Amino acid sequence: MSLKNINPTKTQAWKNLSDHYQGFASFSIKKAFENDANRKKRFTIEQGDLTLDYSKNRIDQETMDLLVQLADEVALKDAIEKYFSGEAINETEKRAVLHTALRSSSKEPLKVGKKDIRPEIARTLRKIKSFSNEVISGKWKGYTGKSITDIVNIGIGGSDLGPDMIVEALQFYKNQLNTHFVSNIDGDHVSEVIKKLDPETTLFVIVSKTFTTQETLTNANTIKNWFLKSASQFDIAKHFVAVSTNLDAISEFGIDGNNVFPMWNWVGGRFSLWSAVGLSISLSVGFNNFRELLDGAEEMDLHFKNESFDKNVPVILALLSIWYNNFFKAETEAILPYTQYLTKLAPYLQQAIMESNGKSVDRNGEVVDYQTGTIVWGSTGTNMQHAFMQLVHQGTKLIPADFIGYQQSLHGLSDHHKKLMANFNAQMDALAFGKTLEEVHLELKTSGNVNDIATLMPYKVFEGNKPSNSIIFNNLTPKSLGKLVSMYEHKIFVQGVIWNIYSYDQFGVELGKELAKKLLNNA
Ligand SMILES: O=P(O)(O)OC[C@H]1O[C@H](O)[C@H](O)[C@@H](O)[C@@H]1O
Repeated sequence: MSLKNINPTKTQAWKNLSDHYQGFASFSIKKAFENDANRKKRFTIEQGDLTLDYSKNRIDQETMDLLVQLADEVALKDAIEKYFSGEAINETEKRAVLHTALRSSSKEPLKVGKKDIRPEIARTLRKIKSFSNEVISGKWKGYTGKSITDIVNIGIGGSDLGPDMIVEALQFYKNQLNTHFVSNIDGDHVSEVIKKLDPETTLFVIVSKTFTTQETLTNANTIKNWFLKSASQFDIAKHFVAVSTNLDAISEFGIDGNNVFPMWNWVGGRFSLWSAVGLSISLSVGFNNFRELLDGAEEMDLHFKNESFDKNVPVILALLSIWYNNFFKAETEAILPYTQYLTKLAPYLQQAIMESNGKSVDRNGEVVDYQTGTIVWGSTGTNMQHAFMQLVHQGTKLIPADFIGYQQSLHGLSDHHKKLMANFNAQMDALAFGKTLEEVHLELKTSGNVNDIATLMPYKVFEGNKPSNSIIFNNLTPKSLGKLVSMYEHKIFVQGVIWNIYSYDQFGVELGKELAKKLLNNA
């Protein structure tokens, strides 16, 4: 059974939203707060250690009711059911989409075709655990009998961005191993990494769902040749492991059968960090932390699956994004974590979001006549305040933003954290409430700057009315990180359902690859 094929713009809710939008030209977030003492509470969802405050958006209760009606009319509930139960909702590739199964603690059989996939997931997790323990404890020895000191993840796209982002984000929980990532076909990338390595103490994890990706195979071969300068073919078994669905290609590469971690076609590359693709995460922070990451993701899965839409964090985020993208014609969204640990969140989400929903043909094979996938970008606070926030505050574009923050800092530097969170809140207030001409006038007058008042006034006005979501967790743990990532995964799903597109293929990346191959062959 496939997803329902409903053009969102033909629904009653869409028509109502279009009418409703007409009245929104004069909507003011500031006035909405003045007129409703309950607004913050009304538009806040608490989900365990997560608080989503979406009150600083250009919405009222009717907006949210109509958006939820839209979700109902496109049969979102039915779609969620199909997503979690393993139906082949990735129809263009005839595959199920079951990254949620990778973190599920359910014992109920879950079938893909005739096969229950739970046992192989559990088996692979056990293998990740025992392998990680051996390497971290130093029991796993390299070809000269030394323990491993460095891990190199060789992969690209989904086989790189997720693990890289998580390892960076969980630095606080990291063990003694140094973790490196090689992805780019640019030989300078691999050369710079190799430079720091000792072949006797380095473990290479080759990650490629297909094991056909040019970048990954080229980098893996370069590294193998470098390794073989000091070691023998026989030693490869102690230094190379692989994660893939393509077992034949792995053995052709010369990797020992025991060093193979399986992956499955029912997991999309950009949603695969929860599988053995996350081996470098488990090696870097230990299996228990990896398990916590999965547990956090599962907590969000269950919330998403079971909560009514009006209190459902991923659903609300997806609907707000549709409101701006399709009605206000906002082109982009900013992802702004207030923690240095999430420096790589934006690039990771760029693949997850833009590769998934950057589609222009609907589930009926027709070219859509409405906007789909948003462009996402971002950086960490407070650095970005000194970089691009000028444009967000005073530029001509409407850029809804997700502010991600934590109640506590991991290192407990409370002075820093107080300042960090003051900025977090100040930015959202400035965006929403701005500064009027009268306020600027008064400010310039009281500062005694009387001569410049007339010339400076227009430049110092902040229009305000700029939307943002505040997403706050208690602190950055593997569990809360799992929850955050899973939240965005489900936002992607909801938007794909509403836009009536297939979110889980990526044919758009193929043409460039083919042309590059042709150019190489003709060179
Ligand atoms: O894991 P691999 O098969 O090597 O694929 C790596 C990446 O390359 C492809 O071109 C896709 O765009 C990505 O979705 C994928 O994650």
